[in-house]
Amino acid sequence: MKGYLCLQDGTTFEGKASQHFDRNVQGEVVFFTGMTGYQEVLTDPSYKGQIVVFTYPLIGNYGVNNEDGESQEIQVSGVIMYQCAEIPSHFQARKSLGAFLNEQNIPYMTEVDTREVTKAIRAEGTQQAALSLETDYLFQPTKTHQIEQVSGEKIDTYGEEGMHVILIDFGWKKSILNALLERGVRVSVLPFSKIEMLDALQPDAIVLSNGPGDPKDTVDVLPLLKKALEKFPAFGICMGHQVIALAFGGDTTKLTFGHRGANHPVKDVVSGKVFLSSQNHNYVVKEDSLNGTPLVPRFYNVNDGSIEGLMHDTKLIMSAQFHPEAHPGPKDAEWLFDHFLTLVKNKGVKTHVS
Ligand SMILES: NC(=O)CC[C@H](N)C(=O)O
Repeated sequence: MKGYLCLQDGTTFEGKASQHFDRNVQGEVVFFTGMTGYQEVLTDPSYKGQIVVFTYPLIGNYGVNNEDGESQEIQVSGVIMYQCAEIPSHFQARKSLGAFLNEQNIPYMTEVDTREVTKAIRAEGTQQAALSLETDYLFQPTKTHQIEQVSGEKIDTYGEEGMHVILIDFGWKKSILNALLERGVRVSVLPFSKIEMLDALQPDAIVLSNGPGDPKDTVDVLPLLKKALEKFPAFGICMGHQVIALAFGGDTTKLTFGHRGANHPVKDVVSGKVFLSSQNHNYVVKEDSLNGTPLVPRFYNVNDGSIEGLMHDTKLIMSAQFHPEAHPGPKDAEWLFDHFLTLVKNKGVKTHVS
């Protein structure tokens, strides 16, 4: 059966439609350039509602396992691939990628020239798109506030002992929790809508999670968050990084097309070193908006010069636009968790010195 990826600018791409294609899904179309990591991408709540194009031509060859999910379910609305391996081969594989998508009712399309789609997105920018059996899909007004769709309702605590870290949930990835637990801390996940409970929980530090959509959707909680940032050491990751910038009066903007992949080079201006990072974001902090705030850029993207992380000039507050927890992608930046937790333990007040 033929299916279509219809971009809002009128471009259409034909391909082979999967079992559940009749649902006509609409979402923001984005491309991911990593060769592996499809299970993590599909289950990462930051991708909520998006249609993901995998640029690597063969996806699914090691199947889907019980270990690599970043959340309980698939978060994307649709998937575009060139080839989706029908018979996976890996000792941990439990099912094929196609079966995983079908059982959760997620439409996907194969036999698409994903390079061509990617070129169209790069030229025209990230936009709404639809998976449809017809070429004349009628676009619907878009929903906002994806964070509300993925952030939990209750406070859950993990780990038995050690410093108490609150992970503020904008749509957290399991790998961030694991990176913290592996370092011997106790973690409570706090829904972003319950930030007023932070004081009562008396954490040693807070970590602000990743999350989907526009960071400005958090505008209502920014005043409370700013108060918390003035009290507790904080580390923001991706959405968390953007939200820290907004809380201190900085601004964010949307990139023409985002950074999604496993090999984005980032430069640390403190050490002068460049490392590769896992990334997934549309928005960036605007550098000139930081004038007059206490925040200073620490990391830059080597490809486009955009800001990849911040530090506060006096307090123990730091942030990364990339994913130090990796999954998928290189673990080159995992040291940031050690760095942060060591500073918290030693009551470090400055983040300038690594
Ligand atoms: N992974 C994330 O936290 C992404 C943050 C935000 N949704 C963006 O697109 O920039």
